Amino acid sequence: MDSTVRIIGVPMDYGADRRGVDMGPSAIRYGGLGTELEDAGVEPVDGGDLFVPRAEERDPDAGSPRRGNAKFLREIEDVCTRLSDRVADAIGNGEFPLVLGGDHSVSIGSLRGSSRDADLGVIWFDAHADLNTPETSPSGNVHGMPLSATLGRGMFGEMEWANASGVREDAIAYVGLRSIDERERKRVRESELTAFTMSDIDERGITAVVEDALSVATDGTDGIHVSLDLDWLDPTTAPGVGTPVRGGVTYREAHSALETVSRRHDADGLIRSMDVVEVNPILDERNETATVAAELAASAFGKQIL
Ligand SMILES: NC(=[NH2+])NCCC[C@H](N)C(=O)O
Ligand SMILES: [Mn+2]
Ligand SMILES: [Mn+2]
Repeated sequence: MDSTVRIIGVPMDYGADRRGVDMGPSAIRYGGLGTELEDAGVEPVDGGDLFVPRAEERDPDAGSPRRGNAKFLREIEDVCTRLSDRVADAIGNGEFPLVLGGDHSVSIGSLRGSSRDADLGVIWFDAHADLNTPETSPSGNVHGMPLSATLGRGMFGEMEWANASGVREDAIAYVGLRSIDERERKRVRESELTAFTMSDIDERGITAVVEDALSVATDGTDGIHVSLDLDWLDPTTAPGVGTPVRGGVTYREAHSALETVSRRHDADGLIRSMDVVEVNPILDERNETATVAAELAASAFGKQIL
């Protein structure tokens, strides 16, 4: 793949309960992202990190009045609005934005930016559905809500900054779900989202599942966004995440999945943007999770064994 990948770090932890995920971008870079991407044959350009005020530096009176059960929405709005501009600019310059989280609420900005001038399909590699709203969330953590924000569900219907009109519900495919809240389950079932759970992967194998997910996300769209939440992997392989759930994909399945995406990209040029989120180096063991994150990004952009 002959192209420029623009790295955009977003050291944000407002959407998660666990401090430390704001150090994800540094940990992933330290885990070898630049050389991994060079090995994949792409040219990485590191645009540095977006400015994210530290939680301690915030003016406690400056935050929005709490909307439903959603914490730090004003702060997340500020960061995601700037992120969506950066993502749209990179695409406008013919680059592939690779967003390093940060917690999964950064995807609100990635998706809005990437779909600004395009119909966008989405592949969501995650243990979680991330389809809560401020009304349904059991935790109040916005990292459990990015897809509802994108689709303008519930209270997000009045928050234009969060919505991405170029993302249709039926162009989103989950891969690897295994932890869904009660009210989310109903929403997933009633929606037009396609959900491949871990059971589907057990039964059919990772390659067949990812191929089906790609068909969903490419049908009638101009390209896809790949969102990789590191808790998608089994915690034995990726322990450095805030919301680990056992029974996730193995190291090999994960690579195989992203290699499958990359093969389709080589054939049809389908990837527009990607984010790699939820790496928390405080909870990690010897930076393993960040290293896997860097390797998987390289697989998505074409790194092969031979
Ligand atoms: N991106 C994530 N790690 N999301 C975890 C969400 C956990 C739970 N469903 C919640 O809404 O609080
Ligand atoms: Mn998750
Ligand atoms: Mn997630």
